[in-house]
Formats: sequence, structure tokens, C-alpha cells
Amino acid sequence: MTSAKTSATPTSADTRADAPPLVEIRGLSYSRNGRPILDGVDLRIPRGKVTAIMGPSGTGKTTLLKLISGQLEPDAGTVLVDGQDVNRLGRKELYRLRTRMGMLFQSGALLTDLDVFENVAFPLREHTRLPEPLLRKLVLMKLEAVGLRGAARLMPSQLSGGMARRVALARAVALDPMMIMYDEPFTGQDPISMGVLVALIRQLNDASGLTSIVVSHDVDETASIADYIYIIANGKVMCQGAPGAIAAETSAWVRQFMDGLPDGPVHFHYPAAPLEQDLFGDAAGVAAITAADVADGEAR
Ligand SMILES: Nc1ncnc2c1ncn2[C@@H]1O[C@H](COP(=O)(O)OP(=O)(O)OP(=O)(O)O)[C@@H](O)[C@H]1O
Repeated sequence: MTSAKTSATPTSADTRADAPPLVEIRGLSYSRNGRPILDGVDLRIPRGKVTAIMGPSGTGKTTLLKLISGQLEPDAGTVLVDGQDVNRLGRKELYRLRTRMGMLFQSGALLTDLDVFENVAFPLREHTRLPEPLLRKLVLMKLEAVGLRGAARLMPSQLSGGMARRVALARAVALDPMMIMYDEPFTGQDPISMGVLVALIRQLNDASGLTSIVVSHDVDETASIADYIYIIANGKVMCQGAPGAIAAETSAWVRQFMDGLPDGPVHFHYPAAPLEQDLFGDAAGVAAITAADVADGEAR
């Protein structure tokens, strides 16, 4: 008799190569005040993996996370999360789905009048009716996972920036979400804290069977833990691939972004008249920069 092969955990079953992605985005467009931010973006976030979304400042990465969590509504396209179209869900269903999405935003401050323990306990008290002894165990386990069980009774004002970010991370995973979205998790961290956070994101992802989306400008750190990278610019996916493939990519645009080169297809200089003309010509030279010059400069 042959026994059917069963997976040890639901997570290992979900991460099969043929499993549908946890997040699937098709033809997503979004504009603000008539200005297109995202323009026909297609993207797949596989289960159990760390997917990085990178791109220049102001290119719509945070906007994309807000569209995934249903905080914003797209002009066109669909966002499927765990098979559910977030823009077709009723309020209650969307709320329920959101409790399964952990978020760690750069500005995700801790509640200053609650200690570390109570900050992590907060979502559990809000969304569950767990008996106190069980809640206590869960909070301590989450704090243990980020290395801060010993800091449970400290107040946020007594924490370093890196510790505060780790407490926020413990709080973000308190409800055991299926996925976690990080928006610039390394900003303002010293190299040691950054190294700790980088390792922690990968560790939490793998140990808890999470799916992680990391939006970051920190190219090397992010590439070091990502399974797959999307680079977004001008409202579109400019490039995508495994970190090795992106590292081997030769396009001038991708090289400028990944290698942090000050000049390239994205210009260092805002379009201007020749320097000699500005310095030694008449003042009209400055006024002579027309809207057409600017448009031409941006198109180059
Ligand atoms: N509330 C808002 N009102 C109007 N415009 C906005 C608002 N929020 C964002 N934008 C604009 O939308 C565009 C995309 O912003 P978004 O924050 O998504 O970019 P980003 O890629 O995350 O940038 P960064 O890397 O600097 O955080 C930017 O041009 C920004 O100015």
C-alpha cells in the first residue's frame, strides 16, 4: 500500500512551486490628482518567500503596499490576496483579511505610554479573547523571537531605535499573520542594528512560514535576503528577477540604481541652460529654460 505523502506543515505545502502566489497583481493603475503613479503593474508575490520591491524615491512603492492592503482603491486592475480580490470585499471581510497582514512601517511608532510587553499584547487584546496566561506566553514568545524578552517591562523611551523597530516587528507578527509588509525597515539604523534586522526578517520569514514583502532603498541589505526582486520606476516594473540575475543585469538604468551611481539615465543635474551662458551670458539665459527643455531632460 502506498501512503499519500503529507506535508509536515501547511506552510511547506503552500510553498510548492505550483502553489498560487499569495499576492497577485494584474494591470494595476493608480493616479493621484490626475498624475499616474502606477501604470499597469503586474506582480506576483510567492508564498513563503521574501520579495523585495525597490526603486527610486517617490516611485509608488508605499502606494503599492497600501493598494495590497486595500487602504487605497486602484483606478484599474486587480489585487488578489490569498485568492481574494481586496477591492470586492465588504468592510468586515477586508478587516478580517487585514488582520492576517502584518505591517511594519517606518513611522510605525510604539504606543509611548505602554511598556514593551503591552505594545506587543495590544493587537492580541484588540482582536482575540485569549485568557491572560496564554496571552502572556504568546507575547513572551514573540519578544523572544526578536531577542527582547528581557526588555518586556521597559518603556519605549528606554529603547534604542533598533530595539524599538524590533518591538514593532514583534507586534506586527503578534497575530501570526500569513504575510508581513515592511516599508523601509532599515531607515535610520546603524550598521549593527541594520544587520540584526536584516537577519531577523529572513529568520522570521523562514521559521514562521511567513511571506514577506520588503520595500527598501537599501539595495545591498535587501538583495542579501530577497528571493526575488522587483524594481519599479516611472509607474512600471522596470526589471525583475532573482538577486543573482539582477546583479548580472547590464541595462544602464538598473546599474545606476543598483550601484548607486550619481549620474546615468537618471540625471544628477536638473535640466538647465549651459553653465557658461548662466555665468557669463545675460540674465535672460536663466529664463530661457522652457518647459519643453525640462520635458526633454526628463525624457532623456
Ligand atoms: N497623500 C498623498 N497625496 C498626494 N500625493 C501623494 C500622497 N502620498 C503620496 N503621494 C505621491 O505619490 C507618489 C508615490 O509616493 P510613494 O510614497 O508611494 O512613493 P515611494 O516610492 O514609496 O517613495 P519613497 O521611496 O520616497 O518612500 C509620490 O510622488 C508622492 O508625492
